[in-house]
Amino acid sequence: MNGQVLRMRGVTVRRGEAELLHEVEWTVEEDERWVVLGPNGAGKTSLLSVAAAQLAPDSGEVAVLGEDLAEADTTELRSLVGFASSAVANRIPDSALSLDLVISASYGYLGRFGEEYGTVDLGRGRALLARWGAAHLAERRYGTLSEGERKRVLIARALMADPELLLLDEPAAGVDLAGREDLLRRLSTLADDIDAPALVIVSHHVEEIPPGFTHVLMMREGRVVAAGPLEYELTGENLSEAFGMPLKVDRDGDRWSARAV
Ligand SMILES: Nc1ncnc2c1ncn2[C@@H]1O[C@H](COP(=O)(O)OP(=O)(O)OP(=O)(O)O)[C@@H](O)[C@H]1O
Repeated sequence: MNGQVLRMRGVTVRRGEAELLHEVEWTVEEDERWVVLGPNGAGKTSLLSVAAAQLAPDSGEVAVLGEDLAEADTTELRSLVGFASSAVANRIPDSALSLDLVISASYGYLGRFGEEYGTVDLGRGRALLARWGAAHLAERRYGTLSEGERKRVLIARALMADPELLLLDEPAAGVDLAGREDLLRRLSTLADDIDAPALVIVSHHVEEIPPGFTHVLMMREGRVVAAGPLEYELTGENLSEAFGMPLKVDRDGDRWSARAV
């Protein structure tokens, strides 16, 4: 696999007249932690869906964990990629218990359908919920959880099958300020763990980049505006191009912020 967990070459996705992705070039190495930034409708979720082997491109080449998407057994490949997104969240029944939602990721299900879980699964599921600050939610039904609580359960679920690539679509969206800072600290701890999978998170805000993240990909209208190490590519110029307005980027230690100029 050459240390590459993801490779996209000339990836284009069309829906009718619209191009959701246009000629995307992107490579993710196993030790990299990426943030994908861009405005609403830029194609970030579409990009993540391709990376998760959930969406096949109309043209171009995609290799996920060294497997060519056009030839791979996508069911098997999907089980090796942790994926938390609103597309997953929208399919979850309100009645599903949080712990079952986490553990059932190992079986490729969204919740428990009468399976007996062993002590290893139960222990891992509870440990993951605890790691994401959601131990107290284990017996709660998904439909009763707040937005921030749901995010934590979904991240724990995405990690259950010990993925080699973890994709999180807007993990901090809808989370309050204290919750966001707590979530960033946990993501930062994961980023620093050499045994952690390659990480990709999608965000609208540079303030949500966890310390320890290494790379940024910026998108606008389905195209890649910039991609590479944060310290070189997260510039006011690139961000302004991605969001279509003059923006200034500031760095304070290991955190970033941006505002209009
Ligand atoms: N099936 C479809 N048919 C036509 N257009 C679509 C379809 N699915 C998505 N789009 C469009 O593709 C564009 C990219 O959508 P995508 O969800 O990937 O963007 P995004 O960057 O994740 O946006 P957001 O930040 O708002 O979540 C949007 O303009 C969207 O309206």
